[in-house]
Amino acid sequence: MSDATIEVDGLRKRYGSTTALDGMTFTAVPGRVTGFVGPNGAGKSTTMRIILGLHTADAGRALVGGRPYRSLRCPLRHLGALLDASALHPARTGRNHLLWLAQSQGLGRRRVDEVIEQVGLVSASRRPAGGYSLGMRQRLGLAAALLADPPAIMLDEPFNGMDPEGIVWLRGLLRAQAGQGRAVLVSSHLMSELQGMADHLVVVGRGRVIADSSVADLIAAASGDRVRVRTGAPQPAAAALSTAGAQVTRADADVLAVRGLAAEQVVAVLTAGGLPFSELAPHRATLEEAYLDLTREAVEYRAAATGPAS
Ligand SMILES: Nc1ncnc2c1ncn2[C@@H]1O[C@H](COP(=O)(O)OP(=O)(O)OP(=O)(O)O)[C@@H](O)[C@H]1O
Repeated sequence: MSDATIEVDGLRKRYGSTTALDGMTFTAVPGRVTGFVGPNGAGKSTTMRIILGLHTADAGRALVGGRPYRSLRCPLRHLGALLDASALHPARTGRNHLLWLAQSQGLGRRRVDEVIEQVGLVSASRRPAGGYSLGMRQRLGLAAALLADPPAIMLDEPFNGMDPEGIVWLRGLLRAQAGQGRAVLVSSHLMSELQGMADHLVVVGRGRVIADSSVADLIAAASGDRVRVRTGAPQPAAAALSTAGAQVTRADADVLAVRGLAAEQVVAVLTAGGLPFSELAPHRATLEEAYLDLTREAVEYRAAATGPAS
C-alpha cells in the first residue's frame, strides 16, 4: 500500500451510551480528493481524532501509510491535519506558531515562510493569532498541515469561516494537492463546497458509511430516470403521465419531475393528449440532492431520537 493512503477499518467507538462509530470503514487514496460528509453527529470528527491517535477506538484500526499515526516518528511528514483551527496560543504570532511546529519536526525557517505565502497569510503572519478571524485561523491551520510536505492531508471542515473568495482558493489548493499525488481527506456539511472539487465521497450517518462512491456515480444514481418537463398545463399533464405509469412531482409552478418513463414516452403521452410543453430534459441531480437522498434516514433518526424542538 502506498505511503499516502489513509485507511479506516471497522472503527467502533462509544461515549457512554452514545455510539459515535459503528464499524466505520473507508480508504482515502493518493491523487484523489475524498469528501467525508454526513449530518451533525455522524462521526466524522471522531473518526479523524482516532486517525490522529487523539482518541482510542473500542475496536477496529486506523492506519496512515500502513502504520498507526502514533507509531510514526515524524508524523507531520506523513499526514498533515487540521482538526480545530482555534487550537492556537492566542498571544503567539502565526509565524511563531509555525516556527515552533517546524522546529519540532526538524524543519527550517524557509519552509515556514513558504507555507505562509502559500496560504496567503504574509501580511498577518507577524500578528498574534488570537486576533485572527476564523478564516485566517483556518489558513494558519492549513499552513501547519502543509508544513512538512506530507503525502496525505486531512482537514475537518476547513471551509468554515472562509469567505467566497477563500472557498474558491481553498478548493483550487486542495485539487492541486491531489493533482500532485497526495491523498486529501476533507470533511464538510456543505455539498456546494465539494461539488467540482471532490473526486470521491464517503457519506456517513450514525457512525457508519452509507455510500462510498465516485461523485459522478452518486449524481448518476440520484438523477435516476427522471425527466423534467415545462408545461403550461401542469395538472392535466401530470394526470396523463400518472395514468401512463409515471410518478410525477411538481418541481416548480410549470415544471414537472417525471420518474418511471423515458423522455420519448413522456413526449408520446403529452402529444397524444394534446398537452403543450416547451422544455423537456433529463433531470441531472445536484450533489446536494444526492446527499440529501442518502442521508435522509440518518437525519430523521436523529430528529426522532431528540424529539420535536420545544
Ligand atoms: N468527547 C465526546 N464525549 C461524548 N460524546 C461525544 C464526544 N465526541 C463525540 N461525541 C458524540 O459522538 C457522536 C459523533 O460525533 P462527531 O463529532 O464525531 O460527529 P461529526 O460527524 O463530526 O458531527 P459534526 O458534523 O456536528 O461535527 C455524536 O453523537 C457526539 O455527540
